[in-house]
Amino acid sequence: MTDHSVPVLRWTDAPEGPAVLLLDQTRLPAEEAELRCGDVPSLVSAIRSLAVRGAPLLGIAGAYGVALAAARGEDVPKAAGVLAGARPTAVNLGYGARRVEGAHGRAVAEGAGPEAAAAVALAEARALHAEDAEASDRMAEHGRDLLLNTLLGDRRGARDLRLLTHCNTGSLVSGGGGTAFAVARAVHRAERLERLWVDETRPLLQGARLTAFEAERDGLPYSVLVDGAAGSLFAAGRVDAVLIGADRIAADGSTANKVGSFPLAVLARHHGVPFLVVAPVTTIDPETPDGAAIEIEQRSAEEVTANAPKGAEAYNPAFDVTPAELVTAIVTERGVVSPVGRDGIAAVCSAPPTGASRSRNGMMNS
Ligand SMILES: CSC[C@H]1O[C@H](OP(=O)(O)O)[C@H](O)[C@@H]1O
Repeated sequence: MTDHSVPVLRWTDAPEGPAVLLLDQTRLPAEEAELRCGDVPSLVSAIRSLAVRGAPLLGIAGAYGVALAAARGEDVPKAAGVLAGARPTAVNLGYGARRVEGAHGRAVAEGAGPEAAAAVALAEARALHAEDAEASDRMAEHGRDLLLNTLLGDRRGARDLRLLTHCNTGSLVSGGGGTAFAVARAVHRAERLERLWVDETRPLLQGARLTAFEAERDGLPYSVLVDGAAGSLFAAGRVDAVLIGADRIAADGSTANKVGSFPLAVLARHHGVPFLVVAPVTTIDPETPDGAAIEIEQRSAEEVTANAPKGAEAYNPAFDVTPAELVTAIVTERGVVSPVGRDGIAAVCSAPPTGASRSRNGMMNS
């Protein structure tokens, strides 16, 4: 896993008071700068500016944000609501905030005083952080084995794999090694990665800036490409599988992820290439029935029009939705969902936390 000189996210009780400390991802790869968020408003600002980003890490940030409000003796339910609403698409953010709010509320209901309840909140945030790190390792194993033993096993002994990824899904989005990028890293460590194609991922360049940063530091063979170049790689037969993360997976398996993911799914289906979504179960939202129900964050025109005439208008959705029928498999820490549909999603949500066995719905340990 990428060892950052500055931790991706950590809690401090430093003399000047409790705070969430973040590796500021808007300044990577040029600078590894630490951002101190000593209150909820500053953490919300960091979330909205993508100084901290990526669904699983947003869940962890939301969790610590509620713990911060508790430590400061503030209104915890109000803080949880503000944090959960900071960005609408990644379900993890609200999950993390509400989970810690619930732990804090139960402690108070049981008679805990403010300090004791704040300690419970912090412990719950730390537990979520640790669970996500463990989930990263399991997803990496399941995804690697799915690629090498199942999907592309007939290529055993043949050439190594050419994997394409979009946006950034490594340790910068996680309490551990990440999601989709962690699978690519595991394939590399199995000495089976020929090339990681890295979509630059406009407009904020999470691929060119952040995935390239992680691939460089982890020693993966990678090439950055403009998003529009992916089609020609598929047409030339130079992509063996697509690996992407997720921000919200609906009950029917529809998946919201960084804008540009849906076109990749169409390209993959047209060219008969496996399209894998890699995400922890905390990214699945059974309360969202289908892709149409997923709120897509619309971001500022300025992110797109930096090189356009002053005043140019823009269409800047941060995410798009890939329908379940275009997803080959969803790789979670509890196992692999395939075929992707309501039954498989329900099965993985009810599966034991690790070591899930094959289910009647096709879920399998890859
Ligand atoms: C595995 S979560 C990473 C996920 O988050 C990214 O969005 P953003 O950079 O706007 O937080 C993108 O959707 C990635 O796939």
